Amino acid sequence: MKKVLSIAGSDCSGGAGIQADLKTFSAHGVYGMSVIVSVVAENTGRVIGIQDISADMIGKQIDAVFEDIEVDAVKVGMLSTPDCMEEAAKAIRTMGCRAVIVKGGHAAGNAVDVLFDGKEICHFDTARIDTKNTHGTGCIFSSAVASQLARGMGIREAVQKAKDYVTMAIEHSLDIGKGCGPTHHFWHLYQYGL
Ligand SMILES: Nc1ncnc2c1ncn2[C@@H]1O[C@H](COP(=O)(O)OP(=O)(O)OP(=O)(O)O)[C@@H](O)[C@H]1O
Ligand SMILES: Cc1ncc(CO)c(N)n1
Repeated sequence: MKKVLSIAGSDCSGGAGIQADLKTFSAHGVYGMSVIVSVVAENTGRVIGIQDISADMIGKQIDAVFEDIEVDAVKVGMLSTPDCMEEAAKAIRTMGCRAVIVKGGHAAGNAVDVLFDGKEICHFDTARIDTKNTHGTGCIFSSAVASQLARGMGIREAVQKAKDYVTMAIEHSLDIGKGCGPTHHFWHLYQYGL
């Protein structure tokens, strides 16, 4: 089984952050792991507080994973301190950034995402789903891309499949909480069984 790590914040309400990433990994049949960089007290309506985990402890979590397990893909989510952001920016540059996706979930009109793979621009265009329940869509989309890359897919196919997955999850989103509710990671599984 491919192994995918999320380095991100914890969303106690379960719709975004580490919780959304692990659900997305599970839905893609990859083995999910998590390094928690901050604990966020949040729900579908508001963020109440953020407590950052120390850089030392973040480093220890990363070492614990990498000294033991071969990691096939890493997804980086919310980084709440400038230090963390700087470290991530440096690491991403050193690794050589080969492709960039710009997401259009908050724009007007269709939900259009744009991929540049270093050679060509590619648009991923779906009708906008009329719902307020889009909590965590960014986390889900990026975790789905990471899962598909870990499974050996090329970047374009990985993004297309991730787009299909997040669109499905939004289509069947859950009316949980009083604000912007979460999406349905496992609709296919619950519909059609194992
Ligand atoms: N209402 C919608 N209908 C269809 N697709 C959507 C909708 N909202 C977001 N998406 C899609 O969800 C994915 C995530 O994009 P989005 O722009 O929401 O990311 P984000 O801003 O990082 O998310 P977040 O708000 O969780 O931080 C993209 O593929 C986007 O096109
Ligand atoms: C922990 C966390 N990460 C990311 C997001 C963005 O959806 C969120 N709301 N919470």
